[in-house]
Amino acid sequence: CPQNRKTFRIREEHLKDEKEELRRLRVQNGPGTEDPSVSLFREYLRLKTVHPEPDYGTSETLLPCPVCPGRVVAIITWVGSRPELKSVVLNSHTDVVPVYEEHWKHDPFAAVKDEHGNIYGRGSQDMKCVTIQYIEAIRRLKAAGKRFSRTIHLTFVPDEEVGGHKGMETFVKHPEFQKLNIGFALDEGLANPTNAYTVFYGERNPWWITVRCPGSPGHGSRFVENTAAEKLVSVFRMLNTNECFTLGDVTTVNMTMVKGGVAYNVIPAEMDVSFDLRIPPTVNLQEFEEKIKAWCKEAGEDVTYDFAQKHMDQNFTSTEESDPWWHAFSSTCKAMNVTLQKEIFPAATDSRFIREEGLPAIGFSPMNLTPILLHDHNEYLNEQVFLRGIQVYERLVPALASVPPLSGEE
Ligand code: MET
Ligand SMILES: [Zn+2]
Ligand SMILES: [Zn+2]
Repeated sequence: CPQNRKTFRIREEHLKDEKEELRRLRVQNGPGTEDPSVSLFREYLRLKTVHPEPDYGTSETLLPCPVCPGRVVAIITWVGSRPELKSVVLNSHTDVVPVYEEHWKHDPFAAVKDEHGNIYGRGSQDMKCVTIQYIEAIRRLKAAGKRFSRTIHLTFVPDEEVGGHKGMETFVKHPEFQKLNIGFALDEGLANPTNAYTVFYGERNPWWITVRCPGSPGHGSRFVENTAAEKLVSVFRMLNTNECFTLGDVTTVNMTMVKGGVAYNVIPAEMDVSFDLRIPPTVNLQEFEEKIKAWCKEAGEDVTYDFAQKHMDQNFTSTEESDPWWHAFSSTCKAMNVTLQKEIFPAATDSRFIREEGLPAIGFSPMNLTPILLHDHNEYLNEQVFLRGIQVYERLVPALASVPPLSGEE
């Protein structure tokens, strides 16, 4: 339709701008040898911290805080000149999601850089880029002899991608977390295809549910009533009301796993179906669970459900100009001519555990001019965008670590 053609044209023009901007950055930074920050980023992409068996081995060389057997949260601290003030945390997770290698243009763990400077790798957007950008920004600030009043902690957390149970969820309850004396945290966000950067001040609540549908078994050739499969279909119909609005504003439901069955000709005694639900902060969670309960009951008296993930906290972080942390963040971006788009994160990050502790957290991955490719095939980040992100942190970190003492801090 004409409307679509118009959108498409805008997108084409937009891509042209994007390419020009990247060309401009390349010219500005000049050709020649690779920036050592980029080399470090590529080295990190080659570490296979990929599920289901992430190799976290190397991170133990940092300062480890044992969270769960086989899992560590590494912390690096830059003590401020007024260490009694609340600290700034730069958080990143060290794990990445699996790949379908056959769909990738390049080996997803080789960190191949193409002729445009695009660096391909699992984690190039989510979120190994951010980890290295934090480190490089801090390294440059230290090398320049800078020091700030507030302490800065870099935290490197495992297992975000599998729900954070052996990562941030446990860590926030650990005495070591309390000792960090956190005032404000930065964590991951998403790429933005335009020249703007997106910031996230809240998240949808992730609920991972498995519905168990028992049913009458029997020979596959017969008319059997009350089967597991018909209950499964009934639950699916009621739950799967996928709506098409901006992701942060609506509940999405996706059926992600189905289990059951042993042979073509045996009607199974049980079938399990799993759903990934993402619920916006505006939804009444108690009422929503009542609905799920009712749908299951309607599908069959013996249909039950379990949660593998059930986040209930609906707090978000202030983005009022009167908030000292947000003011430091947003005024720095303004001074750098960086446009910000404020949104609710459509998926989930470790920020939800930090916010649940009553602490402010902003999701931000400085990747503009970049398509959103997290968890996708051929995830990449352009090296110029990556380098620009370091510069953004070189300004943001000093601003946040210099926020004047808040009431109650002196
Ligand atoms: C719900 S646990 C978080 C895992 C991942 N970041 C996701 O949003 O799917
Ligand atoms: Zn992530
Ligand atoms: Zn992810």
